[in-house]
Amino acid sequence: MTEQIQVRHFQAAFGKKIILKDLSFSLPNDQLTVVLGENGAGKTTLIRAILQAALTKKGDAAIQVNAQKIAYVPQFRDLGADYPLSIQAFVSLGIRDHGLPWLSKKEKKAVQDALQRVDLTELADLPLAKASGGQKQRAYIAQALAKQPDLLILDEPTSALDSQHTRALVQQIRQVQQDWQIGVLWISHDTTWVRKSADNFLWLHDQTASLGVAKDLPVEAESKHQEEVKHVF
Ligand SMILES: Nc1ncnc2c1ncn2[C@@H]1O[C@H](COP(=O)(O)OP(=O)(O)OP(=O)(O)O)[C@@H](O)[C@H]1O
Repeated sequence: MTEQIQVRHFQAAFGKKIILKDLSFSLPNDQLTVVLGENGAGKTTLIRAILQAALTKKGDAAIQVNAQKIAYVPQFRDLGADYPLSIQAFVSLGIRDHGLPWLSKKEKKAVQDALQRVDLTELADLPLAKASGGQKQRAYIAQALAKQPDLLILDEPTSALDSQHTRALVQQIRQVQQDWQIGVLWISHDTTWVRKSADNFLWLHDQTASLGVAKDLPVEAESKHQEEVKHVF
């Protein structure tokens, strides 16, 4: 186990508004860490800074990322009813980065493996535009998995899913993470599965971050979302 992400005295502000102050933590390269925090706590701001540091190599000097291949799945977006590609072709786009219009045998296998890992093999030929919200979300994740990353960053991948599909996705991602021994950073508002299925939590609150073992997630860090829903109804 080595450190994959190191953050030392990181600070983020928009104008005079300080979002995160003097953040320091490190994350290993083979564990699943859930990033928690209320709306506006700075989760996306932190992930963006980590991605910038990793991809441009000129990001914030306070952040070091030690990963060869990073895959990032942003919050759910609908590509629209006119999107022309099948799920399989869309997933293939994730790795067609060598400029050639075809895939090698190895790349084809990576695409099939990615589809199978999120249970989309039978829907491979379905136009992405015709897929349900949950199927689209899994296609986005399959596209990221096809890259076979050593760091996978997911921004609220379960926001469009009911609890049964959330549980299934958690299991699928956990399986990939353990099979490949990769680092996963998972932003989530749903904390119901964290104690059982994650390694660590990174809880952003009061401009700072608390890192801990997932099974010891403090009650205060649990999502208030379900309570809010109860109040509404
Ligand atoms: N470009 C920007 N300019 C000014 N303020 C910003 C900008 N981006 C984010 N903020 C502010 O920074 C704070 C943190 O935003 P961020 O999106 O990182 O929070 P979050 O924890 O991801 O929230 P959510 O759970 O709602 O997605 C918020 O108060 C937000 O309004």
